[in-house]
Amino acid sequence: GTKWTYAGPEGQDHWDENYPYCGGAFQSPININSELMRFDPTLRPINVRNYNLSPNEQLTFGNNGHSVQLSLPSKMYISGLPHYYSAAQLHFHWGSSSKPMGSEHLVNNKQYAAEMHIVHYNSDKYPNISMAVDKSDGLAVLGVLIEVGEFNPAFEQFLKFLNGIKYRDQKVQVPGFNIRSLLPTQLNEYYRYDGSLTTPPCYPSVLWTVFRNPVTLSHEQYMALATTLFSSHAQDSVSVMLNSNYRKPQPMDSRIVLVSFKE
Ligand SMILES: NS(=O)(=O)c1c(F)c(F)c(S(=O)(=O)CCO)c(N[C@H]2CCc3ccccc32)c1F
Ligand SMILES: [Zn+2]
Repeated sequence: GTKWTYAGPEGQDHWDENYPYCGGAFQSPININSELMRFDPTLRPINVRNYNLSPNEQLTFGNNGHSVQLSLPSKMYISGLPHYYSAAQLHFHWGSSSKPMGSEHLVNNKQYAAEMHIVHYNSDKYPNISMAVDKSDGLAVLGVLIEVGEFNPAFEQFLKFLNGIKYRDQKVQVPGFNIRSLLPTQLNEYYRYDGSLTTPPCYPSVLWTVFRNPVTLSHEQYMALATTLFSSHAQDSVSVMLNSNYRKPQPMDSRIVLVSFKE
């Protein structure tokens, strides 16, 4: 598709000019605020399966110009949702070195330093993510809020490769590791709502699960993510930094947020 950015003439306020869904309903992210929450006792803990990948497995870690993404094997899946959803990739959204606030979802107007998304597709109904991405029951994304604090050894297993993918379309192979270690301890406490991709084409195809508890990165780990990457190609005459790659909160309309916990 045509190129889009987070700011400037192709920035998020213009996405709907080329991608009509971006101006439509059921958009993500949102500000998850207490007034619009309802406890739902039927929300089961999220079960992640085959997330413990062997180091013999190589994962592609790449800079796609909008984020850094780690490809994931489809044998990884989540259950406990209305369908089985197989993993496709994980990626991040973050702020800048001067503004360590770049999460997409806000909780009671609090924006976190960064956010990780693990993108899955409904493998009960669709053969791959490309067939699922524009279907209303196509995707389930796990959102993990990230704050600056303790050093996180789990994230270091791929953050240490960032210098190899500084520029757009650069990729490296990283050894598999336990992807579960990137998630918070409690997978039973989360927010749930119907939303969309947070990038063009903004298809309203995502069942969102945002975990209540954030994970941490150290200041140095956050700064590596926020200052290493470019959205431009290595050979481009003008270098454009890749940071503040988060979409602003979108209208809730008549949506409410279900929560799996009481207080
Ligand atoms: N925040 S989010 O979870 O909505 C989300 C992104 F923020 C994001 F950047 C990407 S991307 O593929 O890295 C780049 C633009 O699609 C995807 N990629 C998804 C959407 C389309 C697609 C097709 C194949 C594999 C992954 C994806 C995404 F689902
Ligand atoms: Zn995302």
